[in-house]
Amino acid sequence: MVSSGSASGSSTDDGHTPTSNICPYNEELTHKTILVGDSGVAVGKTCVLVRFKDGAFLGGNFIATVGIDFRNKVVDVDNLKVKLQIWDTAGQERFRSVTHAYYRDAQGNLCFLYFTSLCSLCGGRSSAWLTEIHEHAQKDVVIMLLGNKSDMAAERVVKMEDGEKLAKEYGVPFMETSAKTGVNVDLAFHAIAKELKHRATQQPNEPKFQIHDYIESQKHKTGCCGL
Ligand SMILES: Nc1nc2c(ncn2[C@@H]2O[C@H](COP(=O)(O)OP(=O)(O)OP(=O)(O)O)[C@@H](O)[C@H]2O)c(=O)[nH]1
Repeated sequence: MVSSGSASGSSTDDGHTPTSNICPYNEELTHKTILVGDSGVAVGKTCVLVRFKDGAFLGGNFIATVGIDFRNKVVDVDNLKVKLQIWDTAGQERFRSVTHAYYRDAQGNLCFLYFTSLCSLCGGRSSAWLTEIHEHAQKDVVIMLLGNKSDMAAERVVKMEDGEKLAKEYGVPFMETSAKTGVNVDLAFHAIAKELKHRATQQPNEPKFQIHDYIESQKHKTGCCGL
């Protein structure tokens, strides 16, 4: 069992964490999280966001995102409300200068890898995105690498281990998701929200929230197989 990252022991009657020796969490805070990844191969950024926000899958005709768009969602973390403002960027190269401007304000970043096409890894596309995040985002941005479309097992050409290896190289967590089935979509955003909430309340002598461990423990709990 992995620690929730909270410095608290027990909860009060109203379910909130006692705040005597920890920084109280300000539920008015909005945490910006940005989704990035290729367009040509359509990694599914918009669909993952819609699945998380509305619990639905946008199948059918693919309409590429133009510029940038955002949606808000409040996530329950340790009985606290954590507000995420999630920016969905256009993957197309021609919008790159617009989307770069948004990297700076983002505290969370979900980078999408496409694993039904070798172009993600062999062409170095995913590495390029991760490098770009490091160049344009805040130094301490929470980054996660996602391999979406895990339901498309028959078309898969990039192995899960390849995604894990790439994530390890960059020191970021990796997860396979599916906007179609919903697998791991909530977990990805919850892990980001939990990390951001923990950072906002963390005391200097308190152990850091271990996002990798949290994800692994939750994946096993839900019996995740990526399909
Ligand atoms: N099978 C399957 N199809 C998906 C999944 N996620 C997205 N798609 C499909 O992939 C296509 C592209 O999805 P989008 O979410 O629009 O892709 P995007 O990354 O936002 O693309 P840009 O806006 O151009 O950057 C659509 O036809 C979706 O229906 C998934 O998890 N499984």
